[in-house]
Amino acid sequence: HATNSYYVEKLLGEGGFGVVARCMNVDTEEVVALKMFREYIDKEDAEGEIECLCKLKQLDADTHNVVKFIEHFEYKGRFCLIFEMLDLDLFDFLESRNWRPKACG
Ligand SMILES: Nc1ncnc2c1ncn2[C@@H]1O[C@H](COP(=O)(O)OP(=O)(O)OP(=O)(O)O)[C@@H](O)[C@H]1O
Repeated sequence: HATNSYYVEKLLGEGGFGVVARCMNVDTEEVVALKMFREYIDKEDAEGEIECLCKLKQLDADTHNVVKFIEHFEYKGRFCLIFEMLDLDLFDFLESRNWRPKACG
């Protein structure tokens, strides 16, 4: 059940499960990423994904380097997920470093 209203600003990209758009929380003006599942995605698959995200949400996103999952709701029968807005994907990050390896840990 949605507790917040979002204003859709721009389409960011598409993945296997759905489309992702940059949105603004109308009340707080926080900019977030909304992922809307495609119409044909099985309800069980969507619910499985949401269950995993709810488990991951119990970890601290910053120390575990996972994207912050904010909330989920259904809109016109389609599942929607709200995430923090990220500015770079892994491809762009690696490209910006000219594909140089990076020490981790
Ligand atoms: N949190 C985010 N912040 C900014 N952009 C995002 C965010 N999540 C996704 N995107 C953009 O939307 C595109 C599609 O994201 P999505 O998560 O659906 O991709 P995917 O991992 O390929 O898909 P799937 O997990 O459904 O197979 C990404 O390549 C990226 O450009």
